[in-house]
Amino acid sequence: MSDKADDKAVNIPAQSEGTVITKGDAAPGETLLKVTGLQKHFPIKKGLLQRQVGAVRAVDGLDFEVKSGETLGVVGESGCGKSTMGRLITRLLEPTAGTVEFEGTDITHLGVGGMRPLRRDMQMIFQDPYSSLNPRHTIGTIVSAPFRLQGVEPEGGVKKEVQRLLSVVGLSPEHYNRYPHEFSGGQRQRIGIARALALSPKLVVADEPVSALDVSIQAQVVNLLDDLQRELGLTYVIIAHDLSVVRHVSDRIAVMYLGKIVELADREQLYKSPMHPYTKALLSAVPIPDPARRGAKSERILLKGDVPSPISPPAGCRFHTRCWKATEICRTTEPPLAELRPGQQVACHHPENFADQAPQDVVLLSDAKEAAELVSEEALAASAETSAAVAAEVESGGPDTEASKDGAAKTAPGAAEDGAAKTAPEAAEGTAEEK
Ligand SMILES: Nc1ncnc2c1ncn2[C@@H]1O[C@H](COP(=O)(O)OP(=O)(O)OP(=O)(O)O)[C@@H](O)[C@H]1O
Repeated sequence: MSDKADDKAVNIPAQSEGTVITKGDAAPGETLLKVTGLQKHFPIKKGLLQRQVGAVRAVDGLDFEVKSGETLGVVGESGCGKSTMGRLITRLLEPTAGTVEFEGTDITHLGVGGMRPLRRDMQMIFQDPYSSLNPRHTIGTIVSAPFRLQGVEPEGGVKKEVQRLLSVVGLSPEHYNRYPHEFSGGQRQRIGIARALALSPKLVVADEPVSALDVSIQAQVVNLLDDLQRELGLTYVIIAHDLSVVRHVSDRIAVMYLGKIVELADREQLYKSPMHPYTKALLSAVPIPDPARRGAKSERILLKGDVPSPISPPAGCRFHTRCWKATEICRTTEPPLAELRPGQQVACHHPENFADQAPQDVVLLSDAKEAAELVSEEALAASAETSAAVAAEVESGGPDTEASKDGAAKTAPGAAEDGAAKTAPEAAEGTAEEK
């Protein structure tokens, strides 16, 4: 890896009126981001008068902190609100309720002008490297966009800095004048990462950064993120539905279900001793990367039924309709997210690997008996193979990434036609959708 971010001097123009100065840099281990009671309800409107008839409760009361220098992994099934959470904390969306504090400053309701200086400090990497890069712009234009938008003139000039960033992410500086369609998915994601790093952000929110990539490339990109964090002292929130990827890069993991965090724990504790039945079910589907242990008997839990609609989530514990441990109290009373063990918060009346929080309530709901089934190793073996390959590569530091540096770009037919693609900085500069 080449130069470190600290090595570069960036001339930042004087702050304009109306900008917000944060209270200061968070030292490693100090709270960088604090989220309290965060909600996002998307209104559902109907009729000529567009009257609101309901709401999609995409994010429904989140409380968590991200410490400087750590990686928080956020996992959960599709539709549980992970992306919405990512967009709320980077203020691409306006929250319905709750607060977001960045370095001790309340940024919950800052407008575009107020957020502009903070855009340097928080960046997003998007899931789909095919649609998040404008096909009509050269790589140089794409990666230099943050400098233009922020009016920042790096020492030595923009072009030199962009070329440096390209080499930091394992691409050739000669790629400067090429177009996105000349690159493979993994290389495009590297371009997206270079753009996100341009202004030396403190917080990077990566929304499923590898799920659109070929399995063989996923480990390279995950390892790149990991290396960059160590070299540049970045703080990450990494969103994924695949626990096998998050496992290797996260310090702590938040498990989301239907707009809420059901468990938030240090990585080791979560994997060794999950407390929420939903976490246990998610983990049971994660393949074991070590071939020697792959044959070992383990409990595989297959959840039945779909995730309920976030328009009318179940009362009580939201997971009770799919939980094999659900009793009456789960149907009626929402369990609070409580720190039952140091470093492990869980919202459950009947946690796994811990004392029952409602021992008087022993009668299972009738649906609970049908909620999940144990499945054989063989049944999951096929899907396990692919994820295991990624996990193993991530664990071992990944294959030689030089191949991706040689500029032997694959073409992705059709990508160039995607004229509607919006670049991330453009998106980041856009107004929150309700403002
Ligand atoms: N702009 C919007 N308007 C209305 N509903 C929305 C909007 N954006 C997201 N939703 C809904 O909010 C819920 C959460 O969506 P979100 O994309 O945050 O989930 P997710 O966990 O990231 O899922 P995925 O992994 O599929 O992206 C979903 O039911 C989704 O349909």
